[in-house]
Amino acid sequence: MTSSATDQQPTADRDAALIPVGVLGARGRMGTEVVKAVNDADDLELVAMVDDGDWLFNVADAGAQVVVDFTRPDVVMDNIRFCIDNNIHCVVGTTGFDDVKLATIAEWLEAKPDVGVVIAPNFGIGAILLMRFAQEAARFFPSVEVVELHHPNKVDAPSGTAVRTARLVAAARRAAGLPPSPDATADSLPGARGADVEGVPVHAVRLSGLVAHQEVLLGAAGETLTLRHDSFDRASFMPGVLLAVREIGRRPGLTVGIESFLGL
Ligand SMILES: NC(=O)C1=CN([C@@H]2O[C@H](COP(=O)(O)OP(=O)(O)OC[C@H]3O[C@@H](n4cnc5c(N)ncnc54)[C@H](O)[C@@H]3O)[C@@H](O)[C@H]2O)C=CC1
Ligand SMILES: O=C(O)C1=N[C@H](C(=O)O)C[C@H](O)C1
Repeated sequence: MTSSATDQQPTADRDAALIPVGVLGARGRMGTEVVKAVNDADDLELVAMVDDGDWLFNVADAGAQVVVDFTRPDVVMDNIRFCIDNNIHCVVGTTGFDDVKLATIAEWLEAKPDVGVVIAPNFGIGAILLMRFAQEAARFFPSVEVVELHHPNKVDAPSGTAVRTARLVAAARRAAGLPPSPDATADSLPGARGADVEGVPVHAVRLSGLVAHQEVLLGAAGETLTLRHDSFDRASFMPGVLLAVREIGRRPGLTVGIESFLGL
């Protein structure tokens, strides 16, 4: 693979109105799909494809205005730092962000007030709506649990989406003054009750055949509500990714999630 798409595409042929885009993690499951989506978009131009072992400088040398990052939680902060330093907007799908990392990025951006960074745990429109619906429903149900189900090659657990969903639900419960979900478990094998994210149990399934799926289970006396979203194909993330690529130049600073880009 060449690390710069401009190697194959003479500069003279490029239209100045196109947004030049670089993809980090270009050989990965998501990166491959993003490369296709950018190539298929009339208003975008793929100028750099970077994967592990390639020079990150390629995205700057190729003139990328926006970088899309689907790499790994352990390398994404270095990538974002590089892009901010080089005045390149970032659309980040890579997971693993906590409040400390987000605060660090916001601090870096103070020196570059024109640069935009969006960190989105999930670009799927259905997944974003599921998070919103779960947040809305949370205050009406004493019990809530999150179950995420993914392909077995996923490196992190629980998923970034599940962690964000649990945090949003927990915040809604706190705002409504709800006590912790009832749970009389006195004896369990380690892990049986899932991870505790701000009081919300989060369970992670890894299963061949799956792509990315999530359920939020809500319970009250005599009834349950199950909210479920399924990404059967990584194409499901592309409308959200492309929207973010087109918007980020107009959104300086740090944005978490693409909800505001969707008018939510
Ligand atoms: N926000 C969203 O909607 C979605 C987020 N994700 C997240 O995106 C990330 C990537 O997921 P996948 O594509 O499934 O993983 P993957 O393992 O298939 O791809 C990651 C790619 O990044 C490359 N890479 C590693 N270090 C690099 C570096 N320093 N510079 C450039 N490239 C580097 C790897 O060689 C690999 O090709 C994960 O954190 C995953 O959770 C995945 C799907 C949707
Ligand atoms: O690794 C994945 O596949 C996915 N990662 C994201 C996450 O951790 O939430 C988004 C989606 O669930 C797919």
